Amino acid sequence: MDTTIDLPEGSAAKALDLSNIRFQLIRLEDTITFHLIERVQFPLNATIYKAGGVRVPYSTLSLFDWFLREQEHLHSLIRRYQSPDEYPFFPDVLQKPILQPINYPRVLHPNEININDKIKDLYIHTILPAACAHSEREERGEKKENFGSSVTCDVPTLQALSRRIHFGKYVAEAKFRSETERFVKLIKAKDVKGLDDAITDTKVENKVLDRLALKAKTYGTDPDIAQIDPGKINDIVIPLTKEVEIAYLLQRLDGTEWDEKEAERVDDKSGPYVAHVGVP
Ligand SMILES: O=C(O)C(=O)C[C@]1(C(=O)O)C=C[C@@H](O)C=C1
Repeated sequence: MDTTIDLPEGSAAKALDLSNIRFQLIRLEDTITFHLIERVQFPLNATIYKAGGVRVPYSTLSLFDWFLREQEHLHSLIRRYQSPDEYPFFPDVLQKPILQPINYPRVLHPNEININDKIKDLYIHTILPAACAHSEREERGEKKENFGSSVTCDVPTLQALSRRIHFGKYVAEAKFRSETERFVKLIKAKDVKGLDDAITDTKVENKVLDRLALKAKTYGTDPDIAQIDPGKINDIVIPLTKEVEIAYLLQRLDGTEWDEKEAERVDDKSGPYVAHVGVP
């Protein structure tokens, strides 16, 4: 009996279609913006991010880390971290799912890239303080704490940020396949600056910024939401996406004896370079 679930045919090709990837990036920007809008109705509550700031029984973690860890533990049971575009912050708590495994198309070169610690740090220390700047006064006692509500909004915001940024791997793979020869040269030379130039598309970056500025303006009638500065978010999100793209490309040839024959086969999307990544 077949014990895995197959995805529809064509899923792998779709996963590497740059316009489809960019559509996903836009959707994730919406998700990030909307979750952040929910979050900024509460004060910054810096204490919930500090270990020992709020006493958590039987744990030395901050309230935020504890909640995120517990949620990953639970979500792993329903297969969340088998999806190759989901990256855990606490990989040590993942459980064997209670649902049947899904046979995901093997799209990416095998890799261990996970910059969640950095994303979490920037979220807590840069994105949140900027987004919640308006509530510092309230935090001095005029408004109740909302510790639980804050972490419930934080977790989906951070997870959407993580997905958006790690999607850089798919962008990089798509670009690698469309200009293989150019990228192989740069990767072999470990030319980080050259790779950065090759993946950068300023027109697309400007569109991302314009879109977010429009969203902020549209929702800006609400004084809470007006606090979210899209430029500030993208100062972090785009550079981190590029960081993932470059890290992915630098290891793209590992484990392969790159020669011309293999360069030809890279175009065959069902070939050996269609490799699985994610939690096995
Ligand atoms: O869409 C791309 O080509 C990407 O590489 C993604 C992205 C982004 O993060 O939005 C990053 C770098 C490019 O300069 C443009 C946009």
